[in-house]
This record gives sequence, structure tokens and C-alpha cells, in this order.
Amino acid sequence: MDSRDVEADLSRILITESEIHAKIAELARKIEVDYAGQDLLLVGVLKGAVMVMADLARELHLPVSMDWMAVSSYGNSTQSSGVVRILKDLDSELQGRTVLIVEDIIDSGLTLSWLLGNLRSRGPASVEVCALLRKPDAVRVELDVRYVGFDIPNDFVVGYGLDYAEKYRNLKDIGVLAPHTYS
Ligand SMILES: O=P(O)(O)OC[C@H]1O[C@H](OP(=O)(O)OP(=O)(O)O)[C@H](O)[C@@H]1O
Ligand code: HPA
Ligand SMILES: [Mg+2]
Repeated sequence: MDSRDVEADLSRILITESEIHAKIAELARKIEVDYAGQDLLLVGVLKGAVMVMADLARELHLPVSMDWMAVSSYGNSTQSSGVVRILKDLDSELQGRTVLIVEDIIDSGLTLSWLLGNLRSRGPASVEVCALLRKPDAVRVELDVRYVGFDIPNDFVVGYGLDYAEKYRNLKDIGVLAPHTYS
């Protein structure tokens, strides 16, 4: 855990920094095989995916471009509002591009479901998804996700980009937020 005194806010560490980095290397090896010889556009979903994007992009031995989209459906809550808002759109045109969405977490799946529909309507050659975390017991929509790092329990997690009310994104590990911090 980091130097900031946040241990009291976590009920437990779920995934350590070294486990995260090993998993990202494993995902990168698969992506390199699947996209060999192609120019890949990585689309990071701000803000949660900043850490995954930074580490995955540096791990990939492929020519990649990086672009960012900011959407938000959680605000300062631990429950998705179900309403996805674009806060920042992509700078790139997607026509004919090979796109890989990079996400930190699939929880209800509502953000990704909406994003896939939105990006696919822009005429890319393909759109696939790489998500570090997924909560199988929380997913409310059918989603085809090509790369998933860890399936995790249905607890609210923070760290490594994931926030609660904009806090904890800078933790190196991923931990379960103790209920007393938000109830
Ligand atoms: O599967 P879902 O239930 O839709 O949840 C997943 C989304 O929620 C979080 O984003 P958030 O809206 O909190 O924005 P942030 O990335 O800026 O924290 C997370 O980063 C995913 O994008
Ligand atoms: O468990 C979570 N933690 C932080 N942000 C999130 N956004 C969706 N689910 C989560
Ligand atoms: Mg958030």
C-alpha cells in the first residue's frame, strides 16, 4: 500500500501492484499476437483507465496510437446512474480504424455497452475491449469482451485509477472500500 494513510478506508487489498503488472503483461502478449502487423488505436476511457492505459501501452510491442474519451455515469456515488454522459470526445476519426477500448472496470456493463454502440456507429474496421476488472455478479447487459484481467466479487473497489468520489485513484494496489467510508 502507498504512503498515504488510507488503510483504514479499505477493508482489504484485493489485487497487489505486482499482480496487476503481471496480468497486464499477460494481456499484452495476447493483444500482440491478435493484432500483429496492424496499426491499433487504443481508446482509453477517462479517468479510471489512465493507469491501465499507461501500463498496457508501454507493455505492447506494437505500433499504437492513443486517444481518450471521457464519460461518466457514477459521479460521486457507488451506484451507476445508468445515464452515460460524454464529457470529452475522441480527437480521432474512427472510419476504417482498428480500435481497442481500454477500461479499468466492467461493473453493471452499462458504460461499455453504450460506448460500444457509440464507437461502432462511427465506421471503424473493428472495436474490441480490454478491461482490467469485471464483476460477473453485477453485469446487467450481455457484452462481448475479448480481454479481461480479473473477475472480481461484487464489492466497490478503488485504487490503480479507480475512485470513490475522485479519491484513491493513486493507490498502487486495488482494494475493497470499507462500507463505513460511503454509507
Ligand atoms: O460497468 P459500469 O457500471 O458502467 O461501470 C464502469 C464504469 O464506471 C467507472 O467510470 P466512472 O463513471 O466512475 O468515471 P471515472 O472513470 O472518471 O471514475 C469505470 O471507470 C467505468 O468506466
Ligand atoms: O467498484 C468500482 N470502483 C470504482 N469505480 C467503479 N465504477 C464502477 N464500479 C466501480
Ligand atoms: Mg469513477
